[in-house]
Amino acid sequence: MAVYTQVPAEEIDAFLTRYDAGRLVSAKGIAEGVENSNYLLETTGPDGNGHRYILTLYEKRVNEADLPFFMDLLDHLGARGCLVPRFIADREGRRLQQLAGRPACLIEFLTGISVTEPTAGQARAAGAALGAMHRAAEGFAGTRRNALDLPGWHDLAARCGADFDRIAPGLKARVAEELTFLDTHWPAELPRSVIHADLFPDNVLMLGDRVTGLIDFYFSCTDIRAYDLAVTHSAWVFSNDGATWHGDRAAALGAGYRETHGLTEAERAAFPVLCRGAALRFLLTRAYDWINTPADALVTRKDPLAYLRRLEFYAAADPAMLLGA
Ligand SMILES: Nc1ncnc2c1ncn2[C@@H]1O[C@H](COP(=O)(O)OP(=O)(O)OP(=O)(O)O)[C@@H](O)[C@H]1O
Ligand SMILES: N[C@@H](CCO)C(=O)O
Repeated sequence: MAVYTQVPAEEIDAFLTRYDAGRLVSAKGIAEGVENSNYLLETTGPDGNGHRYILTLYEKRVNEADLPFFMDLLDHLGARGCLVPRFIADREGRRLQQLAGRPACLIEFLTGISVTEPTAGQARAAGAALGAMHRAAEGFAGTRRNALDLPGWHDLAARCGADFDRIAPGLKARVAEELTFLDTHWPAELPRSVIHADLFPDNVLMLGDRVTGLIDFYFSCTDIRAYDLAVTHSAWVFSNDGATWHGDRAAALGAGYRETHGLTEAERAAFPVLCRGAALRFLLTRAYDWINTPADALVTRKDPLAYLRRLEFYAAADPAMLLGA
C-alpha cells in the first residue's frame, strides 16, 4: 500500500480550513501507487453539497523543486482540453503546502477506474489520449530533465551492482549488455517534447472504453516524444508478468495514437530501440526498489523480471509487428 505518512483526521480537517473546500467528512488512505502517500477526502464541499479531493503527500522520488513544473504542465494541458487533475490553490493562492512534515497538495478528484487487464478498445483509447496529450503539450514552455534517461540508467545499474544476481542469476551481465547496445543505438535526433513517461494502465482512469483522466505526472519531463509511446506500449500490450504479448492491443494502441498524433518515419524506425529502452528503464527502477525495499515493507514490490521478459521480447521482435499496420 502507499500511505507512508499517516495524517490524523483532525490535522487534515485543519489543513482544509486554508481552502474553500468545506470541512472534512472522511479521509481514506489509497492503497494503490508506490511513490507517494495519497488520501481520498470527502468534504462538505465549497457549497455544502459535498465534494471529493485527492490529498497527496510527496515522498521519496518527487523533488519539491519540481512541483511547480508539474503544476504548470497540468494547468497548460487542462486549459487545452486534456482530462488531467488540477492542483487546487488555497485562499492565498498557494498550491504547495506542508503537512505532517511533507510537501503536500490538494488535487482535483477525477472519476474512473484503472484497468488491470486492458482490452484492445481500452488500449486504443489510451493511445489516442497520449497523442492528444502530446498535441496539447505543444507550446508548453517548461522543461525538466529526465533523470531516468540513458545516463540515469547507467547510474541505477551501477547502484544495483552485484545485487542484480540476487534477483536472477546472470541479470547483471544482461543489463550491462543491454546498456552497451543502447549506448550505440539510442536515437539522438528525434523530436523532443514534454512527455508523461509513466503512462501505465494504473495512471489512466477509464469508464468502459472512455478515458476520464490521465494522472500521476510526477515522472513527466522533456525527452524524446516517441519514447512516451514506447513506455505506454511496454505497459499496455503484455500480460502483467510480461510473459504474453497481446498483438491486438498493440495494433489498437498504435491506431489510437495515429488518430490524434502519429509518428514520423524516423520515429517509427527507432521505435523498437525506444521500446528496449523503456523496458530497461522499468526493469532498473523495479530492480533497485526490489533490492532496497525490505520484503516485509508495507508497499508491494513490483517484479523486475516482468520487464526483463518484455525486454527479451522487444530484442527478438519483428519491428513491423510492434504497432500493427
Ligand atoms: N486526481 C485523482 N483522481 C482520482 N483518483 C486519483 C487521483 N490521483 C490519484 N488517484 C488514485 O490514487 C492512486 C495512486 O495515485 P498515483 O498513481 O498518483 O500514486 P503514486 O504513488 O504516484 O503511484 P505510482 O506507483 O503509479 O507512481 C491511483 O491509482 C488512483 O486510484
Ligand atoms: N509504473 C512504474 C512505477 C513508477 O516508476 C512501474 O510499474 O514499475
